[in-house]
Amino acid sequence: MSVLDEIIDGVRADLAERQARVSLDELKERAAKAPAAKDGVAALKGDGVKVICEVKRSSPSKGALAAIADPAGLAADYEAGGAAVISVLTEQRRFGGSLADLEAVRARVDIPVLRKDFIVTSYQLWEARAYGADLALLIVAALEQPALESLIERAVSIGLTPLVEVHDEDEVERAVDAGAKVIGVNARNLKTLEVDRGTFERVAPEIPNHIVKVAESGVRGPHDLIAYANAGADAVLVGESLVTGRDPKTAVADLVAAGEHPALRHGRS
Ligand SMILES: O=P(O)(O)OC[C@@H](O)[C@@H](O)c1c[nH]c2ccccc12
Repeated sequence: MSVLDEIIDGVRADLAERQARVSLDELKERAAKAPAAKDGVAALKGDGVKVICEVKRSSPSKGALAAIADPAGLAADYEAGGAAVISVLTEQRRFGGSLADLEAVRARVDIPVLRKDFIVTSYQLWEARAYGADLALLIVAALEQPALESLIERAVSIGLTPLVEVHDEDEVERAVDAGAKVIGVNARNLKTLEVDRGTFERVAPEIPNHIVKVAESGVRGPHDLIAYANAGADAVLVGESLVTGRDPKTAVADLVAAGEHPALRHGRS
């Protein structure tokens, strides 16, 4: 069994518990009261490379990264540093996240918020909206094609922007066929947990121009952002280096400044 399969087994077990406690109707009522969803596509377009900053306590590959007693405070620092979107991991067992983190972050920042989890049912999309998310991650490798298609459709119908994650050319094709408007190329293979920073450069040319391209994982600092930008990234998603560094606000500001450098614009679509 791959790491991804193991994670999803745990996610399904936790999901069954929540579904037994909170009905879909209750979630929908809560979603109806949530602040209107912000436009996730607009937030990731425009001049400069956008920076998506992640609230991440631990990971399957590294274990504990940072305690993050105040996820909303961290998100506020990210926003002050110039983040375009905040990513909040809500998976509990391996990443130490929760819906409470999502809710707390949503209440504090004005920029769009991404629910980062292993979404396998529309119930989780309703949860995302109910707790204030504007975007939701959908991982191609975790979903059969019909499920991917229907989750993208459902996400859009409830106001969420799907960030559709791929690892190779075949998955790009599946994402595009399923109607993705924002595609994230994850340099970390979720089946082996290895990071290959060349993944984006290899896979991005397969992504049609009108689709927003996000480079995910492995950004240690401005030099990695610049490499991704030169390979065509519209945005980068950064977790570990921000939560383990000393000063998240300055670290984000340094990334944003690198991504706004005029020399980068030529190489980008
Ligand atoms: O911590 P990093 O290497 O900066 O990576 C962040 C983000 O890309 C990573 O957390 C991630 C990308 N896709 C995921 C899917 C599920 C969980 C986590 C992820």
